[in-house]
Amino acid sequence: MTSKRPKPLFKVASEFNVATQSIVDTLNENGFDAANRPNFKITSEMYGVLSAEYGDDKAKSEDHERAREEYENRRNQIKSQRNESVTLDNVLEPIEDSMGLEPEDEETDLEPEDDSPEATLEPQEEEGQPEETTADKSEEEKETPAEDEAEAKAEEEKAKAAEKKAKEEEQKAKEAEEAKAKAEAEAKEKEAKEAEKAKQEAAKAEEEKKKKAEEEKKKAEAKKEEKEKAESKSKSDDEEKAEKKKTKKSDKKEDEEDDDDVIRGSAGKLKGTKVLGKASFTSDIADRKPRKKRKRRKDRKDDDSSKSDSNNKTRKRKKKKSRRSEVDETDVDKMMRETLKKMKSSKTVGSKRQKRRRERREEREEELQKQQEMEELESDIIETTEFITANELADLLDVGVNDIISVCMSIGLMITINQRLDAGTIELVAEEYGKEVKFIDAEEMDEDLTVPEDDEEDLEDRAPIITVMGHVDHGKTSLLDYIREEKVAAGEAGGITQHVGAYEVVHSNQKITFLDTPGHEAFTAMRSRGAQATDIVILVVAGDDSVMPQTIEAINHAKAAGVPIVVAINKMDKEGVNPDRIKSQLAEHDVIVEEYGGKVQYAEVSAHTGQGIEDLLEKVLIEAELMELKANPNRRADGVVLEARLDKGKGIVSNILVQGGTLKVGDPFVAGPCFGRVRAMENEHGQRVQEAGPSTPVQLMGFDDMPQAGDKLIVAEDEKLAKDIANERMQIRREQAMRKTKHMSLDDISRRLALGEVSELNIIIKADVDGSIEALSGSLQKLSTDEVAVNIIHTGAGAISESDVLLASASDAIIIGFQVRPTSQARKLAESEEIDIRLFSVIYDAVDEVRDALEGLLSPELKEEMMGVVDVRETFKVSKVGTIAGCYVTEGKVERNNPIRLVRDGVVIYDGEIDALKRFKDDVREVSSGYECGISIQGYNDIKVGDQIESYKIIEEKRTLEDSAG
Ligand SMILES: Nc1nc2c(ncn2[C@@H]2O[C@H](COP(=O)(O)OP(=O)(O)OP(=O)(O)O)[C@@H](O)[C@H]2O)c(=O)[nH]1
Repeated sequence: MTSKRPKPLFKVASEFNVATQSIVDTLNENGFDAANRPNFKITSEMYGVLSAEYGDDKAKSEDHERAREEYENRRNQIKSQRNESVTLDNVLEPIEDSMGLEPEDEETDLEPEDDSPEATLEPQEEEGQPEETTADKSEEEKETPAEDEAEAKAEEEKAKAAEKKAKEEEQKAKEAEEAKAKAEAEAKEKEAKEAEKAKQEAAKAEEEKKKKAEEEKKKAEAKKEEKEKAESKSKSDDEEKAEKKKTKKSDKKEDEEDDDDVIRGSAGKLKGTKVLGKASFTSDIADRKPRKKRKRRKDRKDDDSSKSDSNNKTRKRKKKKSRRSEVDETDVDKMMRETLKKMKSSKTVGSKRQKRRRERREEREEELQKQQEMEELESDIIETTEFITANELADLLDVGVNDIISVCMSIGLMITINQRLDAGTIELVAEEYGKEVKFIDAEEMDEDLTVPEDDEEDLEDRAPIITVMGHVDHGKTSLLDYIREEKVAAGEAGGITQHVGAYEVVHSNQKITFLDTPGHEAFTAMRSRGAQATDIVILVVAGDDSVMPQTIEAINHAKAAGVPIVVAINKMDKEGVNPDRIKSQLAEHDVIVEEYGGKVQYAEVSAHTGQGIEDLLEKVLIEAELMELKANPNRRADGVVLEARLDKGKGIVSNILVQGGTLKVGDPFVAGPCFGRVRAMENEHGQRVQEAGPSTPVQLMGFDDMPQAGDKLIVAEDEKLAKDIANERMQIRREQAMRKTKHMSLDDISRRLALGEVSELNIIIKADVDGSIEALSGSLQKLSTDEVAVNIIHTGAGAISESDVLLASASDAIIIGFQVRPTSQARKLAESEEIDIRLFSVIYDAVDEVRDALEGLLSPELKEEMMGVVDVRETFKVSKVGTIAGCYVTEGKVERNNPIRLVRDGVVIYDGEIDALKRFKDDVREVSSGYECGISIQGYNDIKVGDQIESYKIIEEKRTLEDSAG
């Protein structure tokens, strides 16, 4: 079959079943100028040369291809039989009733497909599965009575006939052919009757079909093989007759359609109908199948080239991935049904009811399939908290806990059923099952207790919440006191001032809420618990002093929280104040006031005289206005615990700042792991209130347990729910506290990476002198790469203080101390907050340690290492096992558990895993060079003599920062 049009190289290579390079070499040797490009055009002359060279190979390849296609046809036919058993029954039953004459139409439609593969099935394949053939006989006998008694008889007799004599079979074929012709003619006359019977039988058959679907498939396959056996025998006995038969059959087929007056057949003849189909296949295959061939080509990759192995493989795959194969099968079945439907509608009228029923079934299946697809999509992501047990993870992944344990073992982790897994492990295991993990906070898991989303139109303006920060003695308390006295106490004469942790002032008819605990301790304590309780920070700097360490800390705290700053230069009543110097010092720390071209507002004030305080409040309000602070007062309330204490008379009393919604007496609530019901509320003047709206501080009674400052309070729908959620949280907190390091530590970074939490390392540097700080921060900053950033969020000379720890806690930073030590309070706080403090005396040590940690941040690089090379010297085909390659290890060693590549003519043609590695008859773990071994490859059988098998290993290499930077 010399082609006239040029063909691309890759096609010709696959036609001749040789490597493209071999083709190119052959062409070049024969005087052509060929290039090894997939689309290089092979002209007809070239093709001629190649045919001469590789003709034999091609013939083999074609045989092989044909055999494969036959197998596919057969398989599809079996599927269609299984799915269309209703139709078949409808057809076959009437045959029994009326001596096999009615259902001719349908038989004619089905048989070519049904039987065609049998006719050409090669002996090779039969040899592949001899055991099944015998086993199937009995199975078939069981099946037939349920399906169709007539067919059972026919099958029995046919089997006997096949065993007795092949020629007899041939004779039957002829007779059956005639019978079929008659049947077709008869079928046209009796269609209505047939349809009625078919309908009755269909119901029965459908039920049976479901039960036996799986069995049928096997049986049908075996049946075919049996037929093939018989057929091949008959062929070998009398090939000429077979040829004649084919010609006859095709002639007859044409006649059948025109000729209604056909001779009636007998039951005996009917049995031969099956054989008739075989005959039709060979004559028709070339003309009738090309379109189907192409259609199925896409499945080719999945199928083994060896037919007998395909059977094994398909079954194997079904067991393993039943879900996926179900979907594939549905597709195939659907296509088959459509084809059959078309065939029928073009040739016969068919039963309308059958059609409708089929349509309905198809619709149902389609719906089911869509549903399955949706489920699959949704189930690709699992949501969980960290530290779930192996058992819980197994439930989430819908697999057995033993599978989880063995996956962990494969990555070198020995775990137990109830062991809690960290984020990295959960992610790894989930990945094995093709799932993504979304880690969520334990408190987020309480779906019943989320703060409701507010609609834009429900939002109303709320008062800004202000914190005053600054260096010691710069006048924070004085300023707060002044404002409080002027704006609160004075305004509410007679009220008993109550400490509620915050108070409201009114300026220009607008409310402002001040948190009355000055300093960043309170500020960061809130923030470290996730409660962003401040909208604006007032940074107090004494005008007669300068920017001091705590001023800088305050700036860093505010920046880390993303809270805008309003600067108040205090003590302006004093002499010798120099606000300009302070402004320029602040500018050095990125706090650039408007006057200097920045955005930060500032006011010159005196807490003693009250000078500039109005101006300061005005500017705070402007800032607040810019922020458009809004809240919805008409929903379940949420807020934050400012502080809590035990009062002798009142029990647990907690100061709460309501942030959204309106808190009412009687509301059940949850705050962190505590819960309760609002028994009573008091405002800052000690007055009982029934409700508190957004930005309102209140003193609340009704807690079951002591909450912590910074715990978020949310009103629940009922007390029971609040109690359940609080208990659950308490448990999770306890469990997590046992294992989880709360904050960033150098050793913990890789785990956090798995959680998707970090791509940068925040560092606070404390050193003995400024020179050391500069040297250290310069060296550490240089470690930043595109993948990992080093952020020096705060530096300072002197001991590591509590506020350093709080800043580290709020910013998830580590603290590096150079020639300094933490104060005892800072050490305690660091212990309770789990802040990583690293102390060094040599700068290089510090740099090395941080570099190591950062390298932990980088994902390990996967490298491939060649382990051994094996030559394939012989191949053996073993039934049920597939192809076993008789090999010789030429280099290194081959290990059973390492992946392999099959290389043919220098081209990798398969990448997979070893199924079995044997020395003589024993399974072995590895074979070294110079030894022979037997290798079978998982899911691949097309191993040829002369192939090479490469054994390799994937190794994870810890990446260095240089790799990442380069
Ligand atoms: N002349 C003058 N003195 C002030 C002013 N504000 C505060 N002071 C004085 O500065 C000193 C410290 O004031 P505080 O308000 O205690 O300062 P602080 O920032 O709260 O101090 P800590 O609470 O220790 O952080 C007190 O003696 C105040 O009287 C002011 O505007 N003018």
